[in-house]
Amino acid sequence: MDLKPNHSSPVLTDPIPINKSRLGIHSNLLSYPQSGGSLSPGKYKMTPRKKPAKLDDVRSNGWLDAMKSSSPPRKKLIKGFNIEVAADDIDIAYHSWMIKYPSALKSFEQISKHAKNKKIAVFLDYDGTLSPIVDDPDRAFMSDAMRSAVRNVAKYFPTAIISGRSRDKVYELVGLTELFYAGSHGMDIMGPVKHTESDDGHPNCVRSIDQEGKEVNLFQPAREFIPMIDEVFRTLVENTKDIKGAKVENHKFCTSVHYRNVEEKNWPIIAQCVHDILKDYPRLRLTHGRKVLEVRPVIDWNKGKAVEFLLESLGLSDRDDVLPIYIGDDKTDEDAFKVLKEGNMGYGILVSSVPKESNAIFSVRDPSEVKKFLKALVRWKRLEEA
Ligand SMILES: O=P(O)(O)OC[C@H]1O[C@H](O[C@H]2O[C@H](CO)[C@@H](O)[C@H](O)[C@H]2O)[C@H](O)[C@@H](O)[C@@H]1O
Repeated sequence: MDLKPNHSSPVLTDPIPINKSRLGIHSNLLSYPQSGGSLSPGKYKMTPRKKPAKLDDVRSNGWLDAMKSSSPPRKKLIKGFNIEVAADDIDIAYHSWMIKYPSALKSFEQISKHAKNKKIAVFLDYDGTLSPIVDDPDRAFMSDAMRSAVRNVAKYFPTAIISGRSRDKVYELVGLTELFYAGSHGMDIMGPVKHTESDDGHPNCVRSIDQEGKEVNLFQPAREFIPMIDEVFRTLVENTKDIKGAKVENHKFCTSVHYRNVEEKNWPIIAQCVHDILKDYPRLRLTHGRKVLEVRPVIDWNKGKAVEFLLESLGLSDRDDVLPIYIGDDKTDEDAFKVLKEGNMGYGILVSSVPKESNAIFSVRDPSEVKKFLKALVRWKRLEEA
């Protein structure tokens, strides 16, 4: 086996090993033009475009509607004398929604019955799942109680965090060495070393060493995009610098533009900045998160593929005795819910305090219910083993 770090071209051009092909890592999906030359600024742009932006673009293509509906409304927004009626309506809607997405806490007995004699693997999103949503992304800390719940879960079940943030950042926030981490929506996975032939020579998979000095596999299917994302990050920082409240984050394989703290009248400007980038960089695409626009490579890779990849690395794929559980709150978590649902292999649990269509099977209201669920899992396992 010869997995070389700093492989000259991480773009897959050779025939794909069968199992990788099944995971969807096809060369044509990673057909980013091979450079060979130096990575000078602006190198990845298709055509230089002149500002100012045309706001009509984003008004007509539904971006603004998606931006408005991207995070749950809060009850405090309900104004005037109708407040109680409206709040009641929300509760009624929530309770009827829960018929379709029952509480994972109330359904715990059903879940644990199904888990009997099975190996559970736990996958967790970070923001909105382990930490509450806050205005400043740099202050989205998880509580010590949540950290200890996650640590205990990881003692009993293989556990991974799959976040939209960069892997380094999410590791810094969680601070537990007992877990596997996947950053940038699964485009940066530090997973277990699997000593099988299938790892051989995969250009996006390199051996690395984790914080503990343990040998790990680093899988980065969008490696080739790092300089492009960096360039786009710098452009977005520059183009949004005069928009009060805007914040741009570089997650190495994707970049996020936050508008949570931007006045709504300026959202079209934010949207247009991102829209212009996508016109200039046709190999990048947009996904919506909670009051955030995310620009990422056009590759067939997402949190769902990351779950499949990790299950395979853990030796837990294609087995009837494995029950993966994925907990997440965001649109990008839907890819993972879908993989579990379509593969009929485990449970997606949506974290939401408002009704939402989802591919999840169960729901919990907020991170405090996530914590209760994790603790219940550990209690159940301890009793099983007693
Ligand atoms: O996949 P995740 O771990 O859920 O990460 C998704 C995004 O989370 C962060 O943004 C979100 O949380 C912030 C802190 O609560 C909040 O201020 C922001 O409005 C949310 O969108 C993170 O900053 C993003 O980069 C992640 O992509």
